[in-house]
Order: sequence, then C-alpha cells, then structure tokens
Amino acid sequence: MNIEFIINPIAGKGKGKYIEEKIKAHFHDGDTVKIHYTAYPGHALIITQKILLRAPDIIVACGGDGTVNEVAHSLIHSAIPLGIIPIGSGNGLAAHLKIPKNTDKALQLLKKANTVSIDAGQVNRYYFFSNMGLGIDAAVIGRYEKVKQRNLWGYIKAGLWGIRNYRPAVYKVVWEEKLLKYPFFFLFCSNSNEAGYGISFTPKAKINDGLLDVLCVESLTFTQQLYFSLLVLIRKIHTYRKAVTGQISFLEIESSEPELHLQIDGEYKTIRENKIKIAVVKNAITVIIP
Ligand SMILES: Nc1ncnc2c1ncn2[C@@H]1O[C@H](COP(=O)(O)OP(=O)(O)OP(=O)(O)O)[C@@H](O)[C@H]1O
Repeated sequence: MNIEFIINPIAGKGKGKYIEEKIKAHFHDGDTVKIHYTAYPGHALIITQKILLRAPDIIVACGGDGTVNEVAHSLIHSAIPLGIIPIGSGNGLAAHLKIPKNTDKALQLLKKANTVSIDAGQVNRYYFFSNMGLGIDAAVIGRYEKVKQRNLWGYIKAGLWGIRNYRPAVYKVVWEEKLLKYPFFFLFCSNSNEAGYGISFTPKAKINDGLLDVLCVESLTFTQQLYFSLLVLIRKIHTYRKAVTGQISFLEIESSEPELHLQIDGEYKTIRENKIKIAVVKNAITVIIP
C-alpha cells in the first residue's frame, strides 16, 4: 500500500510532532509510507495537490478540522480516499464519522480501508466538510485564533469574550421560500452533527444526505444567550422560539456591511464582499471510517 501522511505539527497541543514514530510502527514491510509536515496555513492544500500526481492508495490528514479541510479541498471528486488521524483540538468531522481519537486505533482503521462518500458545503470559493458560521460563531473563532490557546479552555475564554463584545450584524437570508432579515446572533450551516468537543448545533445533520442543516438565531439579550447555550448543551436548540432550523441545498446571505466574517471548519475568514452563496456538493470526497 502506498500511503502519504500530512501532519500539522501545531494542531491540538502540538501532538503532531509525536505521531511519526507511531505511523512507522504501524506501517512497515510492504507498505510505502511518505510523511509531510505543514509549515504554514494553506500548506496542506498545496502538499495534497502534489501528492495527487503520484496517485497513492490513501492520503491521510493528521490534524484538526482545519487540516482536514485543506487536504479534503484538494481531494474533491478524486477517487483517492481521505484518512483522518484526529489530533486537533475540536475534531468535529472525525467525531461525526466516529473515527477514534486514539492515534493507534485511528491508524489501524487505515488498513481496513472501509470507506464512505460524504458531501461538502461550498461558500463562494471555499469548501467546508464539517460546518461554517457567521455572527457570534465567527467572532469567537476570530478571538480564539488570537488567544493562541488551542484547547477547550481557549474556546471558553473566546466564547466569554464573544458574549461581552459581539455586536449583531443585519443579514438578509434567502432560503428557498423563507426570507429572514434581522440582526443575527448566530447563523450556522453544517454538514456534520458535531461542532467539536461533543457540542452540536445541528444534532440531526447527516453527512451524506445531499443537504446541509441550518440554524439561524436572531439577536439575543445576555439572559437569552445563557438560555441558548443551555439548549445547545442539551441538544434541544430546535425547540427555541428565536431559532429557525431546517435543511438546505442552497442559501444566499447578504450583509448590511461591506464584508462578511465567517468561520469555515474552525478557521476565521473575511470575505471582501457583502454576499455569499452556500451550496451543497454531493458525494464530494471518500473518507475512511470504522
Ligand atoms: N506549521 C504551521 N504553523 C502554523 N499554522 C499552521 C501550520 N501548519 C498548519 N497550520 C494551520 O493551523 C491551523 C489549525 O489547524 P487544525 O484545525 O488542524 O488544528 P486545531 O485548530 O488544533 O483543531 P480543530 O480545528 O479541530 O479545533 C490551520 O489553519 C492550518 O492551516
């Protein structure tokens, strides 16, 4: 088997620095293994494009949702399966796919090569495989990237900062026959049912149903934000009267401001336009699962 690994050395708490040895212990006699380390954001995307020219049997992303996103982006509509070794901090996609967090168990899966075809979401020129969000979600991720503490405590600190500092932006959301226009607290679109750390804003999402699950929440007071958090924790957010939930294959969002701030698979992005179009890409990639 020819198998190539792309390791993000800073994912999670820097676990990527230690997995080379484990990889070598699992794959020897008869297997050709190549290991690549990413050196900067976006590097995994470029490495994958080069690897594709050699047509290996499997390309493996070792990192969190950000690394998986870059590798998977280059694999869209390729027949080569994606392996995931979840060593990031959140690992939402791997959690949905029930890929073990234990590195040895995740490496073992690669040998069985049991695969599934999954959808992706497309936002303008970007893709997401787990989720994307606007509103407080993007503000929190933007803050999280600044605090440089890539763990649950880092997310909690960024979340508390978001509750104090996020100012709702007005979006016009065109969603089949629905039109929503108000200051938004939260706007989330997901392919998976896990956002990371066991939290889910879209518990009913299925990864290969040809649809994306959406949650829109209008501007909330401080107490309502606490209630929102509680409903998310008990996976009952769809029951909240200030939430609009549903499934889409296409969605348009227009902001009252000249640019849009998003999180895409946990990475903060600024789109220098006031409009985005979100669409589903059916059967976008093949992934190795248990
Ligand atoms: N050598 C590097 N130095 C700095 N950043 C890097 C490097 N290699 C990759 N990156 C970037 O690190 C970011 C975070 O990676 P990733 O999402 O895989 O880990 P994580 O944030 O710990 O996990 P999760 O997204 O699941 O919470 C990505 O934007 C990726 O492009």
